[in-house]
Formats: sequence, structure tokens, C-alpha cells
Amino acid sequence: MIGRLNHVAIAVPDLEAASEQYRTALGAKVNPPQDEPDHGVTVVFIELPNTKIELLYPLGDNSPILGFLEKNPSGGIHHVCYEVDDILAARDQLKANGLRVLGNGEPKIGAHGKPVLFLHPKDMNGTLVELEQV
Ligand SMILES: CC[C@H](C(=O)O)C(=O)SCCNC(=O)CCNC(=O)[C@H](O)C(C)(C)COP(=O)(O)OP(=O)(O)OC[C@H]1O[C@@H](n2cnc3c(N)ncnc32)[C@H](O)[C@@H]1OP(=O)(O)O
Ligand SMILES: [Co+2]
Repeated sequence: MIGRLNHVAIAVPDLEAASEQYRTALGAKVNPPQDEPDHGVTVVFIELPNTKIELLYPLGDNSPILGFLEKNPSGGIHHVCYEVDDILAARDQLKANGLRVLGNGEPKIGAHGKPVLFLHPKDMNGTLVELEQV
């Protein structure tokens, strides 16, 4: 079912500082910030040869990453995103295996304009897993 690693997301306390660090200290290709109000975050994608890093910063008072940053004020790895070719089939198979899908269980359109879902971290070895249909 799961395919390539699409991205690793890092929640950061300062989006500009983190972007600049990847751009200058690490020589990475850093894309401009993208507000994603439907997800309560502003994201910056950093393109690596074999995957992407997604820097996350809270957008709005109800951002789902506020709790994470309160617990991790220096930031930290927030989630990993795997690619799937059929997100509804993947969802149904995972639910049939007892895993919890977050939100109302329906995919939302993510930062790449593709449907995404999230699995509860407690069901995935303490790791928030995002699935993106490609
Ligand atoms: C633009 C879209 C973009 C894309 O790639 O396309 C994105 O990736 S959007 C990313 C932001 N959106 C989301 O993360 C949506 C899914 N996340 C959630 O619904 C919440 O973050 C949730 C439910 C995972 C956690 O919310 P919250 O921290 O407010 O809840 P709790 O404090 O009750 O946490 C429950 C339990 O889970 C642990 N936890 C929380 N976040 C994480 C995490 N990122 N990784 C691992 N574990 C996490 C938390 O510590 C609690 O554990 P406990 O032992 O009970 O303390
Ligand atoms: Co993501």
C-alpha cells in the first residue's frame, strides 16, 4: 500500500530563521512560505534529491500544531508523509485494521493539491503519519 516517503515535517518556532538556516547553512533549495488556512499552518517546502522537508508554523488560533510547539518549544519532527495511489482504499484498509483516521475521516486537499489523511500517532508507534494520494 504505502509508496515513497513524500516528506518529513518539522514544526519550527521561527519559520524564517529555519528557512534561512536550510538555505545558507545547508545550501538547500527552499521554496517560499505557503499559507494553508484549511490546515492551520504555514508551510515551507525544502526540496532534497530524494524527498522533501516540510517546515511547519502555526497559522491561526486553532492550529493543530500549537500543542506540539508548546511541548517542544525548540521545534521537532512533527510527522512523516507516505504516498499512496488510492487514499480511500488505504483509509478503509487501515480502519479495518483498527487504526484511527484523524478528523472526520475524509481526505482534505493538502499543500500539493492532493488528498491527504492523518493517522493517530498513538496507533503508529508515537509517530504522526500523513498519507498523500499521488
Ligand atoms: C497543508 C497540509 C500539510 C501537507 O503536508 O499537506 C500538512 O502536513 S498539515 C500538518 C498539520 N496538520 C495536522 O497535523 C493534522 C493532524 N494532527 C492532529 O490532528 C493533531 O496534531 C493531533 C491529534 C495528532 C495531536 O493534537 P494535540 O497535540 O492537540 O493533541 P493531544 O495533545 O491530545 O495529543 C494526543 C497524543 O498524541 C501526541 N502527539 C501529538 N502530536 C504528535 C505528533 N506530531 N507526533 C507524535 N505524537 C504526537 C501527544 O503527545 C499526546 O500523547 P500523550 O502521550 O497522550 O501526551
Ligand atoms: Co505534511
